[in-house]
Amino acid sequence: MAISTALFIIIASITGIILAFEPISNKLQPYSPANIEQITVAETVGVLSNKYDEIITLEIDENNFVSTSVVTKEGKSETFYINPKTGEKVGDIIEKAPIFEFATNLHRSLFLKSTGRFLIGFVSFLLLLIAISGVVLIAKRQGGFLKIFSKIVKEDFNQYYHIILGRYFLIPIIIITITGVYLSLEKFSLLPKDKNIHQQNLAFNNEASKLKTTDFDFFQKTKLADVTSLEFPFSSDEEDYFYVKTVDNELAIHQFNGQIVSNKKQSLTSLGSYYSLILHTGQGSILWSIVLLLACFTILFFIFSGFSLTLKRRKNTSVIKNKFYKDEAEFIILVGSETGSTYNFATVFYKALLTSNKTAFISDLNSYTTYKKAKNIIVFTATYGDGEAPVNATKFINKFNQIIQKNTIQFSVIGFGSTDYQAYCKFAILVHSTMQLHKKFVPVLPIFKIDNQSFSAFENWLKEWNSYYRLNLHINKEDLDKNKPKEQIFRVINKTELNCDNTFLIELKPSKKLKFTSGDLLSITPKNENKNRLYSIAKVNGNILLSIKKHEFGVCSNYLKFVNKNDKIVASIVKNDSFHFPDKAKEIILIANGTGIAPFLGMISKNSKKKIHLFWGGRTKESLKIYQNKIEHAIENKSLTSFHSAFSQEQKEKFYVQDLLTNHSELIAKTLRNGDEILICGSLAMQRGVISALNTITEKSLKTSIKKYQENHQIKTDCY
Ligand SMILES: Cc1cc2nc3c(=O)[nH]c(=O)nc-3n(C[C@H](O)[C@H](O)[C@H](O)COP(=O)(O)O)c2cc1C
Repeated sequence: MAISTALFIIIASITGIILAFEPISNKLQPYSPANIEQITVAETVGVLSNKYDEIITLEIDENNFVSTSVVTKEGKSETFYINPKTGEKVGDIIEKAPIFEFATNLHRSLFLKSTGRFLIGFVSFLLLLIAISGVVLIAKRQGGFLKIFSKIVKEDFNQYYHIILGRYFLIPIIIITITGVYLSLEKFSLLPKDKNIHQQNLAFNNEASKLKTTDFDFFQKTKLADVTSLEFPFSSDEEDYFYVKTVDNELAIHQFNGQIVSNKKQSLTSLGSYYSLILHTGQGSILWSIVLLLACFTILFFIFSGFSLTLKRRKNTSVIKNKFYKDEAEFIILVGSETGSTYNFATVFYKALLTSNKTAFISDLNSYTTYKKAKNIIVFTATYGDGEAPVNATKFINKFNQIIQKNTIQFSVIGFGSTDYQAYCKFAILVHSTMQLHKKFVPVLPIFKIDNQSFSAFENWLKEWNSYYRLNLHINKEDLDKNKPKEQIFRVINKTELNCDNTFLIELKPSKKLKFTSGDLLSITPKNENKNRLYSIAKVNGNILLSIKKHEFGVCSNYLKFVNKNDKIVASIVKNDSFHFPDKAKEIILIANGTGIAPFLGMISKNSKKKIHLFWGGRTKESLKIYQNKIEHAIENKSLTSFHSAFSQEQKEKFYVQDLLTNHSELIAKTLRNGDEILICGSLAMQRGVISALNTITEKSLKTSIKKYQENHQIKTDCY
């Protein structure tokens, strides 16, 4: 439906663009030499009667061009534009250019006569519905109709301009579509019939004396601008009248005494037709024609951006296609996942439910909504940052507290996290306690935490869950592995010596073409181990650059320390869309400590247009040594605008990267105020310090908490 409607709308818009030039080119013709606001009908009738043998009609079109049909003194019938002041011919009637003829036909009926007219009319109606639903969506997104014009966060080009243009072109598009529908209804004679008839003028006096046409009271008082046409009497029979048409009236004028004999009000239907035609075609107004032209371009952009947004959303969220609608399912699975592994667990669980003939529905936590038939909700969620929600779960708690469910719902929460973090499964705990506090939600199992994606822990949870529900869902480890990111082979092409603080750089070349970018993660599972370790990737010249800190008992870092040049290692790329280099921002602040600098080295290396400021914290000046070359090179070729470092152990007092920020509060405030972005990568302790320093700056300089910018996705973190 969307695609076929789009095709028709594309045709209508492109032909609309062409047709918008018709009234413009007409209006630019020099056929309006006098001001018809100041000329009376009597004046023009006077000059015409002197010049021509017989006058049949006088017409004034939307361009204010006056034309007449006459019989000349030589006895020829002619129709042409005149100068209404002198009666002189100023040009021939404009003929429709073939391109406009063609475009009009295509626009109106696709060359398919009635069928085409019907299709176009129907599509116009659909477009009207789309426009209206679009406004409702903007209002919903902005938090109410009154906020439609409040600031929009620019996350995505298509989305941003879809909304911006939507605001400005909504009214023209609604006008175009309503008038389009009206004109179609008219063609199919579906509008109410014109029942108005001529009403006798009670003041008409048949005895009044004969006057010259130019002395008629009505003609002397009426300006040409107020008339659309004047028909002259057919014969000298007294019963034949002058017929004067204005936009909303038709008058019969006695041909001898000039009195109004009768008049007929135009019906609402014909007034509607008149204004629909003018508004739909732009006739008579260059300005409105330009608005229509831009509206047609906007519609084309809406189609393009709408489709690409849909495709993008599908790619991002529907890891799996649901078999049932949200309102049909008894079991609802809600997922909070950033790099996808939690989604894997949830997906195999979802499939197992379907296999047991249960109706189930799976979606991310941010899409939480009403579920008409739901009896059970199972939340699978990871924890990120410093005990925070993963990207697709940030809105859940708010939504949960606002949305009212019809049924009482049983729920269980399974948290995915890592005991390497202080805030182990903290977000899952928050979700569980929030749900528990709700009257309509009943916990069926205590919260269950899973460390480092342990499959055996998951099996234990499933056992408990099965026994509560008296079900026998079964899940194989192989099912889970099927969905894991594919393992690839990488060759070590470079490795630096161990730096003073046990850090080193390693460069890997993928064995085949791979899609990845700086900020994605490389998941490495050393041989004979089952616990993986994630490293932030810098993409430099198509290769992967990692910055590694060797921990005394770190399995993975020691494994990497001992690989040699040309060795092969097996690893997989994990997409990390929420930590990519911003497309839109013009100025970007990067903040890192220690090995957290890695993804930034990649981002800087491919930058040519944006201003980038890098803040980095390490222990000593020596710590910087392995990155120094790259940073100097970047400053030289201007891919990096400024570099600021803090060394914690070079002086008596500890000095960290967050302490550097205070000296640059103006730059930071400006960046956030302009809608630009800050990216933070490194240790969680550093993240805490940096966020608190940023908060001090925003509260002081921007009078708001840092939260606002975090919610706007202007601050992105990847800390561990
Ligand atoms: C940058 C980063 C920060 C993390 N922070 C936490 C945390 O604060 N608490 C926790 O329990 N787990 C934390 N984890 C571990 C993840 O929650 C865990 O690996 C989870 O299984 C990932 O699931 P996902 O692939 O679905 O996103 C963190 C992982 C990363 C990469």
